Amino acid sequence: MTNSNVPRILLIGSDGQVGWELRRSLATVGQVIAASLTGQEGPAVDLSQPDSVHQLFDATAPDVVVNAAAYTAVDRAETEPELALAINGTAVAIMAERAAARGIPVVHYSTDFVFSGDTDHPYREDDEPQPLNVYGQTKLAGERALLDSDAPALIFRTAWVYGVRGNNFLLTMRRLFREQSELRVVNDQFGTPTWSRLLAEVTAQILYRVVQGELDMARVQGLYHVTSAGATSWLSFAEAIRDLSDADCRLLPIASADYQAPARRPAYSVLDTSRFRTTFGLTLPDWRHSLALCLADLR
Ligand SMILES: NC(=O)C1=CN([C@@H]2O[C@H](COP(=O)(O)OP(=O)(O)OC[C@H]3O[C@@H](n4cnc5c(N)ncnc54)[C@H](OP(=O)(O)O)[C@@H]3O)[C@@H](O)[C@H]2O)C=CC1
Ligand SMILES: Cc1cn([C@H]2C[C@H](O)[C@@H](COP(=O)(O)OP(=O)(O)O[C@H]3O[C@@H](C)C(=O)[C@@H](O)[C@H]3O)O2)c(=O)[nH]c1=O
Repeated sequence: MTNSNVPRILLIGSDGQVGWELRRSLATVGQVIAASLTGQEGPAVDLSQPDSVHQLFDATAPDVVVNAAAYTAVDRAETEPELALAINGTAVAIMAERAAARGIPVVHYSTDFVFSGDTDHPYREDDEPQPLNVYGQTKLAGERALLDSDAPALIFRTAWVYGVRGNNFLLTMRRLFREQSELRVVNDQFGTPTWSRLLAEVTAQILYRVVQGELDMARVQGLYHVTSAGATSWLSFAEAIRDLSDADCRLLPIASADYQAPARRPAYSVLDTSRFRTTFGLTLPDWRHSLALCLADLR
């Protein structure tokens, strides 16, 4: 740690929907160095370039790393697998190597899309991943790079993230409700919508305890499922967004096969969060509760 004992937190991907929330939440934990592709609020980094990742670590000498950057365009990844792997896999392996060399904690996020969805009960951390698409495969590579390294890492697998900015289902639906009187939405994929602010806040609470020495990384490091509570389909999520937004749009159920997206998606990717809740003693609210708070924030 630095002389002032204020930890230097390297936040990678500070312009993304989770990263943007983390910028504020992590300010209570230490000095946030906000690195992004554009370099608008701090250092610039291009995770597709290994040299750029090394230079970022050389230039910032962090005490803690939080990686909220990723290649998240699920459909586009099918035609850009090398780029997706460079960002979601190779760059994370470099972060793992650099964090291991400094012995500093890393927080990283992964996805429910590492699972095939061929089940009817919430996935646990030790269930076998079997991604159906390139995005899921590359995110799994990133998880494994960290878990196979000596870096003290917390990997938070989350799902269906939405928030007040960025590319997400909630903002897409609100735009489409204004533009169209009728929408078709898949009703055969089940998961748990999770507010980006909830993720940022639980991350900050946990890191605060780590830097204060209340939580021992050697004891808690590993993989955790972190989503809101409950489960829904994209159609029911869209209905909840519509009803809480006082929008007027007819929503029609369709099968995934009729949506014709380039990437396959899991039919059921609800995550069992009990390991997270018992380890950290944190409660995760029902998805509808968080949705109402997020929509209130948007108003
Ligand atoms: N969104 C979701 O539904 C879910 C996300 N996750 C995971 O949560 C984490 C945060 O996701 P989320 O905030 O939603 O993602 P976003 O897509 O909102 O943000 C990702 C950020 O990464 C940046 N980025 C992309 N490519 C590069 C690059 N080559 N170099 C540097 N930065 C880059 C993007 O920059 P730019 O915008 O300028 O391209 C963007 O700011 C990720 O690990 C993601 O896999 C897990 C489950 C669900
Ligand atoms: C816009 C739209 C989408 N859909 C469907 C397509 C898809 O199956 C589902 C969600 O679409 P999206 O493209 O918003 O989301 P998608 O890319 O599937 O979201 C995923 O993103 C990655 C990053 C993750 O890690 C996952 O947890 C998950 O959140 O809704 C409709 O049925 N009708 C529509 O009008």
